[in-house]
Amino acid sequence: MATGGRLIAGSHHRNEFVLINADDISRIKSVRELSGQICQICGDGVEITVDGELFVACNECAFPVCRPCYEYERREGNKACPQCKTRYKRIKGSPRVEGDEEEDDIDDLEHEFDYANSNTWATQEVAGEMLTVCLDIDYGNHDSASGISTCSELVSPPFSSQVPLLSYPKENADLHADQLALMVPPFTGHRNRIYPTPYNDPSVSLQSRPKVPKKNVVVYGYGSVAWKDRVAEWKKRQNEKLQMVEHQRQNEDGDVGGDGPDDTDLPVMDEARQPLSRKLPIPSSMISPYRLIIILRLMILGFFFHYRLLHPVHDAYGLWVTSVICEIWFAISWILDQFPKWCPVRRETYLDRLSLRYEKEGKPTELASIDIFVSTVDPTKEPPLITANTVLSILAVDYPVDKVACYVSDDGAAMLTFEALSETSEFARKWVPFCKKFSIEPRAPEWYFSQKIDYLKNKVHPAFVKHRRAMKREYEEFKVRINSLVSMAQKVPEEGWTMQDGTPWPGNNVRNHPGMIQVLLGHTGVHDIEGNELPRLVYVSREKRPGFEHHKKAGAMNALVRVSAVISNAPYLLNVDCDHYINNSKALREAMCFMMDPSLGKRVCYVQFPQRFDGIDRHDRYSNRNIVFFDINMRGLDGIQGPIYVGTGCVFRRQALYGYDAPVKKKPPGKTCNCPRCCCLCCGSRKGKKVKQRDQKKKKMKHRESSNQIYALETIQGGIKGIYTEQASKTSPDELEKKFGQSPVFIASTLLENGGIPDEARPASLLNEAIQVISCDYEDKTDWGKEVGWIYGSVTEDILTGFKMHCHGWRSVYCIPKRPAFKGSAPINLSDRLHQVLRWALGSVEIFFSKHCPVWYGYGGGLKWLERFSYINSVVYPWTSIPLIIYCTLPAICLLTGKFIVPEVSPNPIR
Ligand SMILES: O=c1ccn([C@@H]2O[C@H](COP(=O)(O)OP(=O)(O)O[C@H]3O[C@H](CO)[C@@H](O)[C@H](O)[C@H]3O)[C@@H](O)[C@H]2O)c(=O)[nH]1
Ligand SMILES: [Mn+2]
Ligand SMILES: [Zn+2]
Ligand SMILES: [Zn+2]
Repeated sequence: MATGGRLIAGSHHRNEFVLINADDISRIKSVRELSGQICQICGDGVEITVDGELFVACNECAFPVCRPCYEYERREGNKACPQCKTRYKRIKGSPRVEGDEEEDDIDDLEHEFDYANSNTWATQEVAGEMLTVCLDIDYGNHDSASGISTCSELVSPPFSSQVPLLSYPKENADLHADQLALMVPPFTGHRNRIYPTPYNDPSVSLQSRPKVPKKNVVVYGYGSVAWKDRVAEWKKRQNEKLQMVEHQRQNEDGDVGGDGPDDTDLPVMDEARQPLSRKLPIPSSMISPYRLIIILRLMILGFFFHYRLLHPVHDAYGLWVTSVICEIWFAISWILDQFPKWCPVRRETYLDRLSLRYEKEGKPTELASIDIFVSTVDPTKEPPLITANTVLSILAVDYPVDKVACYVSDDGAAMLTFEALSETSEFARKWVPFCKKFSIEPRAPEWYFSQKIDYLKNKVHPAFVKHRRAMKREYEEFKVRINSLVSMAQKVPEEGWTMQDGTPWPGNNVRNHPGMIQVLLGHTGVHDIEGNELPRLVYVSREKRPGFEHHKKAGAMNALVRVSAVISNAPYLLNVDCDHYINNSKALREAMCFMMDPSLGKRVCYVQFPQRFDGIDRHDRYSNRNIVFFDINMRGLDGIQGPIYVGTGCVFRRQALYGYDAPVKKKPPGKTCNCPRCCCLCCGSRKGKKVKQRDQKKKKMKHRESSNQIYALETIQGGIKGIYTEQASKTSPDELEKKFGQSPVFIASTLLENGGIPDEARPASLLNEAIQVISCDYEDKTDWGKEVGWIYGSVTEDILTGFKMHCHGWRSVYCIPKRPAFKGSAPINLSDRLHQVLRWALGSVEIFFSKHCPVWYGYGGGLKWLERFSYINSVVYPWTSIPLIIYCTLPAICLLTGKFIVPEVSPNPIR
């Protein structure tokens, strides 16, 4: 083996490889002479060059940086001096990087090669053959949906005529970090690879390095008194600023308050009893002019129609009728769009109070458990590396590990997804402790490493710098493994995939395969490299059989709801698309500030976070950001009954997904609704009556069902102890079975309001039950998809699902943390975007024609009428295209016929 099983990284300079292994670095150190000056990035000593001079990375300010740090920064970091931000120039003896100017004075052996291609390549020995894999994520197959490219190209080196024999996936067990040699070989193109370079002894290569020419360096930077003073001054200013901000915040809290006593003076115990979130009304100076304009427009609209309707055009009656109908439609859709924006709200969360209340020192945490769902289908369209990043960001989330379980639904039953996930679970053992130790953000490695760090600004600790670099290397190796899995999966063998133990992969037929569940992490004795527990990670692929409708994402989600109920049964669920990673590690805590609030939490069915995207061009040419929707409409809805569910980045209350009504509100005396300052525009004047009717109905139901209640729970297998939900316990076992299907374990789990699994349950039997609940006929003749779980009947299942909950009287909450909670990839090419928009529009049309159409459905329930407006708007908007087309053709018709849609002013009015 040419590389001796050691990691080497370096440039295309054939004989200049820089060692990056920890023990190799220490070996270099023993060779190098140190100057006594300390590198301000990593804390190591700065070396003396061969000429006996101090190594100086920046000729402008001489900020002390050692050679490894300098080379790393030039290669993968900021490429500039951390202090004066001057772009690092190439110093003789250091490898060339992309963007270097051609310098005449440096004679290079490699000048004949083309340096334009600076992709990082990894070579590894697999089954006695050398393999080279591109490491760069931005090369190779460009994935249009996510905007992220993954390189899956496997290049066979020219020195071997045969392509390495890889019987996938057996060999992937051999892909180990310590066998990888990372290097940037000289390339003239992607495939024309130059013979790999033999491993160089570091001491030899260091000694044979060309001498650095003497340069006149003025050392006035670090070490001089002036610099020290500057740092001291800067620190003082920072501290002052911090104090001022703190002070201001406290003052503001006191002033705006109104929701309780001034909390700054209260002792800690009382702080814990304060509300966990606060609603901030938009100041009336901002909202009043806006409302005024709405009213003004409404009046103008009134006058306009008054004129239009009373002045028909007699000689072009058809034209007039058509145009007036179109105009009426536009007016209606404007009203549907405007009025739900009437009273927008903002919200503020108090994570410290949440922690004070539920994470008391010396006691086990009382934060509630959350099951997190990730859905994925086709690994060719949704690259496994993206899914892996999402999963990693979930596993590393800032929440007690035993309270988090991650379920990945693979609707494509792809062995690639499975293999990538097990690779991910292995990498998570290193990644998770790193994230938690250094509190980094975001915790998806791809995006974390793509951001540059400023060594001076955030007072980066030298130990961190080293860990970060080592981690980055680990991640690159992980990427190599994932990318080679991807490339090996390109060509399906004739007999289908085979697993490591020789048995065929059960999912070889995507449309006809059994259910699969594999627990990859958690409660199995697998700990991270520091010995800490990891969250649970479960791979799930539901059963698919021909003749059974699978209901796309909604079906996948419902399968996960059941599996998770059997395995961990957390009272809260979070669902994300596979390309939506957690960008703010505190996102779960943000949601808990609403869900676990003792006073208002009980009525919240979900907390929706806005969808934010990476990699959208500055002008957002395909309108991926949807700013009006996410920053105006949704805030407006939050002031009524809550935002609509958008399909991802949403934390649910499990009970709300089971199709129950919201708990009945305790009303303040003398009021018909619970709005803080009720203008009763949001609740409707007839609401009081409705609520009374509903309550009466409920009372009747209660009476009828009370007799069933007695034996309801006794018959349920196992007889689970716990707190039973009020409504579930009113239902007879037969009804429960009709509603939820025939799994006794699942039904029993639905009765536990606070979730959890009975102690006596054995994991093996639970897994057995879990397989039952993902079988394709489980939902037959049940309420799944009709009343329970994600609702079927539309490709935009999200609108329906949220709508049903609002009809049951629940409220949802819109949460916009300062640091975006989730980030995803949006389609960044026109055809993908058009397909998406078309799909959404068709989904709305499907809902329009279904029984769940918000125009007719759910009267007498808990849906507020302005909320209904918004739902109506979201299902009728595609129809606007018809009057729009007609209205646009009118001018042409007028031109051709010489008639007009308004009566002509009499040519001779005065006689
Ligand atoms: O049979 C299927 C089809 C899709 N999905 C998953 O559903 C999600 C969304 O599908 P995608 O094709 O990416 O649709 P988009 O239009 O990009 O998604 C937006 O619109 C969807 C429909 O409104 C919502 O469900 C999504 O959350 C929202 O991000 C992805 O995670 C898929 O893996 C499945 O699990 N099974
Ligand atoms: Mn998507
Ligand atoms: Zn250094
Ligand atoms: Zn500098």
